[in-house]
Amino acid sequence: MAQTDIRPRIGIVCGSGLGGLANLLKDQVVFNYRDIPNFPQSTVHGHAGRLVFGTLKGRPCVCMQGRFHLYEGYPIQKVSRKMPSMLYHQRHLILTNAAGGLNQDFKVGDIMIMKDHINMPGFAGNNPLSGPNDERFGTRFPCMSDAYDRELQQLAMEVGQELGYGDFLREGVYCVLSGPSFETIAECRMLHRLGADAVGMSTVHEVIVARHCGMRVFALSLITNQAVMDYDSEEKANHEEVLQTGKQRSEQLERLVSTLVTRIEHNNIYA
Ligand SMILES: O=P(O)(O)O[C@H]1O[C@H](CO)[C@@H](O)[C@H]1O
Ligand code: HPA
Repeated sequence: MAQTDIRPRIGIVCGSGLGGLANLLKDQVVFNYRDIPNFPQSTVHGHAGRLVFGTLKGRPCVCMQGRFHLYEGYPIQKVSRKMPSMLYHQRHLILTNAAGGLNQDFKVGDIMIMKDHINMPGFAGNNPLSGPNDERFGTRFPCMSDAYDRELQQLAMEVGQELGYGDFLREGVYCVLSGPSFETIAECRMLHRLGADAVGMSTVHEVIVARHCGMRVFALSLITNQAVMDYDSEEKANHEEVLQTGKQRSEQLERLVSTLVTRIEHNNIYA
């Protein structure tokens, strides 16, 4: 922070293949993760590993162009708790991810506003807040029933309608698994029955940490592939398809996020 004058009020985390969002920032000050002491490294294709400060339509922002996943071998606390030190002063956190569609009404290329999550690794004791609680950041037992800010969801829906995205803008529940293997057919069927609309390997641990320190959170999933739910299907989930869909929808997703950022300030959603 000593190396930039930019004091962002909005943090953005880019999902697989969605790092183009960071390139929208003007007057950039860029730090490679490898140059930040004790910082994890991005090891996944589609995650550049850069922390980008700048302004988005005049609003000061900081963007993680590359996130960390549990399957990269980092302890969950390291994956997510590096964020508070960087993002603590931001009021808002906007997250994007690539996800497999479980909801049969969803199509590849749909953008899903996350209204809730299912934290599967958390059921097995893998919660980023495990361990001693740092009271400077937040309470020992944070509430999660309000994890995804309803005002921001509503605003994003309005922005999406205005941009003409009505046909591919959805809302739903994201389920996180630890990966890196994609899901079996039986697992996809089970997750769908449990109420998940999309499945991925990220975001939720970041949301939990962000809520712990009182940020207002908004998250989007790009449905990059259909989860395979049928034993007759020839489809096979793969990261290339994920990145390819990201490329195809990146412009629209970037426009949605950048317009949302402008509106957050315009509507004075800073309480
Ligand atoms: O969640 P993001 O980082 O967007 O990436 C998603 O895409 C990768 C699988 O293709 C996994 O890392 C999954 O979590
Ligand atoms: N499963 C898990 N994670 C994913 C998927 C998927 O189908 N697509 C993108 N990330």
